[in-house]
Parts: sequence; structure tokens; C-alpha cells
Amino acid sequence: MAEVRVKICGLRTVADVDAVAAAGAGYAGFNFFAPSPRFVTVEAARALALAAPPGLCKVALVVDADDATLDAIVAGVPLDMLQLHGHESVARVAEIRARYGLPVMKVIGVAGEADLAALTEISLAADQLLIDAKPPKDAVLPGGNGLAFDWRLLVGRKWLKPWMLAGGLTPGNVAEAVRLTGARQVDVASGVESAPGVKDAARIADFVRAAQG
Ligand SMILES: O=C(O)c1ccccc1NCC(=O)[C@H](O)[C@H](O)COP(=O)(O)O
Repeated sequence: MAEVRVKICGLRTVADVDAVAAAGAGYAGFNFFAPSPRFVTVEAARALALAAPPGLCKVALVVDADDATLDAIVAGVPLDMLQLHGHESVARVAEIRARYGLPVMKVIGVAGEADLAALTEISLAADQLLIDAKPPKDAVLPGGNGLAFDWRLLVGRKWLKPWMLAGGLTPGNVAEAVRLTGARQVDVASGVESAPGVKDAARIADFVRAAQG
């Protein structure tokens, strides 16, 4: 079976990109949500994307972004994918996909069984799904909170599109998450950091190794 593909989200320095590539991760995520400690400007993200080796999928994470914001990101940064981490509707996902000609990964937050229904509907429009923990009601960030959901909710489930597991994953628990859910792709932000927004190369390497068994 093909090895598990890993996305490391919220890279801010060229050293982060180098660490992600050296570890063998498949995706590098750049965060354009201003309140996040992982936020990067278009100019900074461009430098990071240009430092990425061929084959590393460069993903822009946005939250309910309007067309002007997306226009600036897509024009300024060489990208391979857009990650929609807000409340984007099925129609908005389809619109963004058509407007930019890039694959779109739509995030669905999960706290319980009832949240899984949204995955079926959104998989008609998105190229990939990212199944993350639903943020707490009072959270400032819609993602990157280091919170896990009950992975058992995903056991035996299938969706039309490739999917990625996220939420509270760490080098210590990712192997169990993969074993239990059957995920072939995983995503992490805070679990490979030494402080909010500060990636740790050793933790990135440990995470990829653990995810890929
Ligand atoms: O990471 C952030 O700061 C963030 C802010 C706003 C929206 C999404 C954000 N992160 C998205 C991701 O893809 C994370 O990797 C995912 O939510 C998992 O985060 P974590 O539990 O910290 O590994």
C-alpha cells in the first residue's frame, strides 16, 4: 500500500520548508488567516513556495476569503492547491475551483456523528476533504487548536474524494490515528511546534516517520 502522505501546515520560514521536504512530507501549508500565529503575507509565502522542491504540494490555507484576497494570493504565490478552512458553501467551493483552476481541499470540522453528513455533500464539489476537529465555540482560530475528535467516528466510512485526517495529531499519536481510521493522508500544525507558530524540525521528522510507520 502507498505510504501515508503528510501535510505540515503553517510554515513561516525557509528552514521550515527545508525540514518538511527533508522529512518526506508531501504537502506544505501556508496560512493566510491574519489572526493566526502561523500567518504569512503573500510576499513571505512566495519566498517559501519558491524554496520548495519539485513534488512538494504547496497549499494556501484561507478562511472565508473573498475574491480580491484570493486573487492576490494566487497571483503572488506559485501554488498547487487551495485549502478552504471557513464556512464556504458547496457553491462557493465550486466557484473558487472554477475561478482559479486549482484543486480545492475543503475542511469539515467534526465533533460528533451529525457533522459527517456535510462530508458527503461537499465531496461533490471539492477535490479533497480535510476532516478536522471542530473548534470550540469561543475559539479564535477555526483550526490549528491542537484538539482531536473521536477518531472512531471515521471507522468504516468512505467518501467520494481523497481525504486527510487532522486535529490534535502529534508524533506520539499519529500512528494510532492512522491505524484506527485507515487515513492515507494526515495534516498537522501545532503538534510539530515548540511554540505557537514555531515549527520544530525534529518533531516534523518524528511525525512523518510515525505517520508512515
Ligand atoms: O493553524 C492555524 O493557525 C489555523 C488557523 C485558521 C484556520 C486553520 C488553521 N490550521 C489549519 C490546519 O490545517 C491545521 O493543520 C489543522 O487544523 C490541525 O491543527 P492542529 O490540531 O494544531 O494540528
